[in-house]
Amino acid sequence: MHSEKSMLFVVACALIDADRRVLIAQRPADKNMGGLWEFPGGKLEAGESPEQALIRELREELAIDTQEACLAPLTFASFSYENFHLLMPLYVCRKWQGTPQALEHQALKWVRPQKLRDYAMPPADEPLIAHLCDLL
Ligand SMILES: Nc1nc2c([nH]c(=O)n2[C@H]2C[C@H](O)[C@@H](COP(=O)(O)OP(=O)(O)OP(=O)(O)O)O2)c(=O)[nH]1
Repeated sequence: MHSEKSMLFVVACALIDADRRVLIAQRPADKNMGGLWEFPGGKLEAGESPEQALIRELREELAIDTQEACLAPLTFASFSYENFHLLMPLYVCRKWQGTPQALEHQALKWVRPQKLRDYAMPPADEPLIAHLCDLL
């Protein structure tokens, strides 16, 4: 059946540390899906490429700097929420400058990929976990 749902394009990133752990960030309580753990990232601003948007979001949300060459595409999420359809490429990044800080999230956590299922994540993210387990 034809749907009038709008498409929302969001870029996200799995930061991976030297111990092969992945950084997840807890969404603010007052937002849509508040309290759930997500991969850092967000919506594109006008004129941005996905990679530029991700570099900006990582700076705004985590106070870290990275470069386009350090962002590798891994997979993507395609998921129909009630009010929009989310299309979200997931990049991995292993090299950045600075130490991640929770500037916009409630909390940050470094988690082994096999433990990601212990954290409540948005439903769109669930299929991404297996890709990270395979990679790491
Ligand atoms: N960053 C991120 N967003 C995700 C993930 N999974 C998932 O369903 N989303 C959804 C939640 C939001 O609806 C949207 C991301 O939008 P956003 O973070 O830029 O915006 P937001 O909802 O926090 O609100 P706002 O900035 O419009 O105030 O994508 C994920 O792993 N990371």
